[in-house]
Amino acid sequence: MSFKKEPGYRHGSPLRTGVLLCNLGTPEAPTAPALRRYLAEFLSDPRVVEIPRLVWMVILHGIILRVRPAKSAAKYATVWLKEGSPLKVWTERQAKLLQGLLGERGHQLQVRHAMRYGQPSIASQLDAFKAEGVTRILVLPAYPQYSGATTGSVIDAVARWALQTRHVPELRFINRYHDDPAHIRALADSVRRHWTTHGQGDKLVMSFHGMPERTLHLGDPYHCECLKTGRLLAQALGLREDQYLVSFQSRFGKAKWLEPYTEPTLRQLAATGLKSVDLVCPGFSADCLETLEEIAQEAKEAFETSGGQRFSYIPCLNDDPQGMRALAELAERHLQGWPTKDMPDAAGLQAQADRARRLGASA
Ligand SMILES: C=CC1=C(C)c2cc3[nH]c(cc4nc(cc5[nH]c(cc1n2)c(C)c5CCC(=O)O)C(CCC(=O)O)=C4C)c(C)c3C=C
Ligand SMILES: [Fe+2]
Ligand SMILES: [Fe+2]
Repeated sequence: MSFKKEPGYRHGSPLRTGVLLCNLGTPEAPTAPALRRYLAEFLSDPRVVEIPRLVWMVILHGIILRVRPAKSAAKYATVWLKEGSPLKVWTERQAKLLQGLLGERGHQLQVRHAMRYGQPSIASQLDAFKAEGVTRILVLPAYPQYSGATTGSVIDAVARWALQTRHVPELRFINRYHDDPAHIRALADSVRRHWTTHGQGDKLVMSFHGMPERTLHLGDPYHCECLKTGRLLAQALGLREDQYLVSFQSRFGKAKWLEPYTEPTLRQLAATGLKSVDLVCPGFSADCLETLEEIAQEAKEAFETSGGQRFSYIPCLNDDPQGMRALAELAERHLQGWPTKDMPDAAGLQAQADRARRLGASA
């Protein structure tokens, strides 16, 4: 086993703290080659597709990576922004805002963002932290609900990096915030604001990304955490049981995924006479292909061509100030015990380092 080259150890180096905001990752461009690279990395993760490796590699490389990249690229092209993929744009912005909010609260630390698939990779950002002398890292996966495929996979990437690192920083992980009261309040207020501007529909559909149903039976808490977020959000909004429902989108492949599926549910609601729905995606911390294309375009069309009259998509929290404050408070709670406040300034640190060097030399 060989380790990465380590910056030389220096006595009295200050103990710096970093926060790593991680999201899924997104292609570099809305083109078939960029999608092929992205999907090859994403779909090769055994946390994401849990079928025997050899069989899956044949299907992935023989069929999926030949067909899906072009189709997905066309979908990305419909939501692409001047600055790039929406997921990238929002994640970068969230990291900057988090840096500012934690700074305002007196924390002296560095916030970076990373993508589990694509760039900037988790390993490259952890390397950057080390180069800056960071010795304590709080990892914040931007997934409110834990699932092995998402949060678990971020932990894998950090662990893989740690395996190659001689001097491993102190590490902490935020595994979930699906029932965090400030997060639920931020979601509820964003829904209320939407209703004030656009009017309230007959039903609120809360659509979460799906997972293969078998992962629920194998012990993944994701399904339960989605239902809890849904229940808490409905309570915060004062909704009766018949005024909301939780559904699951983005099914991939032929296996049974968590039900009810979002699009067939919307068609059924429309067919049985429901005229207007609002749809929110509380499992996504930022708008992305799955919300902007699959929901705000495709699901809307499905509802409206099945007899529905009004489909209103409620954006994700993105850079919502209340949502960002909830994230900053969450990070702050998990930073407890790490001295990020009242740290000595540069001159003080130099004096500390000089003292430690003198002591080291006389020892
Ligand atoms: C193949 C199985 C997949 C599992 C399991 C899965 C779980 C999962 N994904 C998210 C969040 C996102 N997924 C996104 C895109 C996306 N997801 C899959 C497949 C699985 N996801 C694919 C193939 C894609 C790519 C797009 C496509 O070709 O359809 C995104 C959007 C990324 C973007 O660039 O905008 C997000 C976010 C969660 C939360 C989750 C399990 C809980
Ligand atoms: Fe996904
Ligand atoms: Fe999708």
